[in-house]
Amino acid sequence: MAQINPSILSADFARLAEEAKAVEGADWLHVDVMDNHFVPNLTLGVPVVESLSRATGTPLDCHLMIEDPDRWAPQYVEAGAGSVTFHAEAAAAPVRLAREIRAKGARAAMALKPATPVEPYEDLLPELDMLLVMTVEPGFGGQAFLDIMLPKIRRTRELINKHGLELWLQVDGGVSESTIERCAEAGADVFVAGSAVYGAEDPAQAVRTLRRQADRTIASAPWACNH
Ligand SMILES: O=C(CO)[C@H](O)[C@H](O)COP(=O)(O)O
Repeated sequence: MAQINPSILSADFARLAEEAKAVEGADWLHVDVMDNHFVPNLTLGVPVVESLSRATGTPLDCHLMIEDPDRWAPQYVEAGAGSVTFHAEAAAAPVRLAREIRAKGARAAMALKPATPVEPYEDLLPELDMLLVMTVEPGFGGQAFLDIMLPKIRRTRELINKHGLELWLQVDGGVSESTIERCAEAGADVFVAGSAVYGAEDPAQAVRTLRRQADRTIASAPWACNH
């Protein structure tokens, strides 16, 4: 089954609680944390995640686009995040960090920027609950989907299946009605969508449409025969 995670980067930050309610029925709410160092943009931090976790019943999927995630990631678990994603390019000790996130009770995920290959991380995959393949350069919503990431999604899916892992494969950036099927066909099963959801007239309907498209594709995808 596909999971659709609306990204609040495209929501109205002055009305975050209402914007979270507008997508009830989504699997997770994707929270983009940016520090203006790891990426050239600044969004929100631990206090906002704490408030948001009280304001919505939808679990929070926090994507940390920050330096020094080894220090900060555990605080996002304590703030109420159900899943915490750190970047491979930023983590000093990714295995220790993933274990710490899990020990604190959240799902541990690692993200790869477009130029970061997955192969060097093959042995780490069992330590993770999800791998995020970025399909834009992180930092901003509303960018065009990078088709050149499709082979990396395929290779990641092959590694997951080769090792028989229960690892979710997330894609983030430019995911929309016109790109989600290509991502699902290549092997993704968790889809972050910002502008395609919050830019739609009916965000909850946009989530349902994306999920239907992805589910249909996954049902006939060769990679998913044992999924
Ligand atoms: O991580 C992100 C940007 O770094 C966002 O989650 C992503 O860009 C979502 O926005 P959109 O679906 O509009 O591309």
